[in-house]
Amino acid sequence: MISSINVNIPPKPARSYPIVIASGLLKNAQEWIAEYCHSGKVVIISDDTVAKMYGELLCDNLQASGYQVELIIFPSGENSKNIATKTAIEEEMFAFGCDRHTLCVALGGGVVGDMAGFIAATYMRGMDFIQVPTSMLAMIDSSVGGKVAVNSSYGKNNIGAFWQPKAVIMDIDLLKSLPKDQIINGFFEAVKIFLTCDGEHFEFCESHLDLILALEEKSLIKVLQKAVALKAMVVEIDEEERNLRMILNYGHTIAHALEKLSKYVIMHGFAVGLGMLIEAKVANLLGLLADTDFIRVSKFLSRLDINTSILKSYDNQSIIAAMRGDKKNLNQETVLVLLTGIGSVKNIDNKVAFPVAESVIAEALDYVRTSSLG
Ligand SMILES: O=C(O)C(=O)C[C@@H](O)[C@H](O)[C@H](O)COP(=O)(O)O
Repeated sequence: MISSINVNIPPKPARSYPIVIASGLLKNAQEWIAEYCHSGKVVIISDDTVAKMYGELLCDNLQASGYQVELIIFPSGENSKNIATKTAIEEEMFAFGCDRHTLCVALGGGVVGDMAGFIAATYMRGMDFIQVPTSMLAMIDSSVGGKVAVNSSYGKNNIGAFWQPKAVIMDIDLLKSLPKDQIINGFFEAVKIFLTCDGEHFEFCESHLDLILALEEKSLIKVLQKAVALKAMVVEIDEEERNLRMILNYGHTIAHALEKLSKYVIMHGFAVGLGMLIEAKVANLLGLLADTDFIRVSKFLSRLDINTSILKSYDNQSIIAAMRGDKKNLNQETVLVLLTGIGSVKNIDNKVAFPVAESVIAEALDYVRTSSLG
């Protein structure tokens, strides 16, 4: 089964693109590449873990179809996602003779997609690129929407651009080789979008969790398609995160602070899981989220092995200080997306992030730190 969801980026239809979800897409790359590569030249950017598994397969396949292909590999992990790695990859691209007509293919998880996308956004002032996500997290979230970036010593993703891919090619066969923690890591982003936008699908996740995590095809596709379609809808309304798109950052304000403090040891999805719990508690303390809904959120997240004990390593002051660098903040006030129920957030004319007093954030941190969850 092949499904395709379109991301329509106004006002220029030329920037709209399909998200194709199916089995066997990687081994049949020659069937889709021709539509996007007009120069005959392709640069594949990947990391050393993914390249070992799929790099050669994709290269051989494209070369056999007559393309000139270069595979550029960098060390896997969030700690590689920096400007030095970007520069090193660009040097290799110049040496290979890439020009702005070369097609860039991001083959990998979120780090690869963010890195290759940011290179595509700036190399010779912009080249076309395709996302070929290989992780659950990249499929459910990061390959869609055109946020591309590297980290700086000041925080996560804070040097970047909005640069939409020409297509997102999701080969669901690739998920089968992933360990369970990687599946859960990506699944947190589906939980995020359902918690904020779609209570019915959150309920589906509650009742089908085991099947989803076991990658049972029908449940997996339902979650993947819906998560991606909701994200596409948000991006179509607010591509550059001026208002509504901040909804996609629910749980991320605290997550990014914890990732930075842990030097990126904590996995992104797990940090988002913990961030969602703490940010739900903030909404609960502010009287926006009923106790019953907060308990439902916390019970569900506890089934996903989130680890609250990491909070014991950092005091409130350090976490709150790290949150002050968040990209959403306005006039040095920390803003958060606030749940008002399962599937809804505080929303005033598409404004979805609101200043929260640091004392309330501290209280929520204390509550989760001392809770028995995790
Ligand atoms: O696409 C978005 O918008 C998101 O916020 C999705 C997030 O889940 C994703 O992790 C994103 O990469 C975070 O970007 P950032 O700009 O908040 O660092």
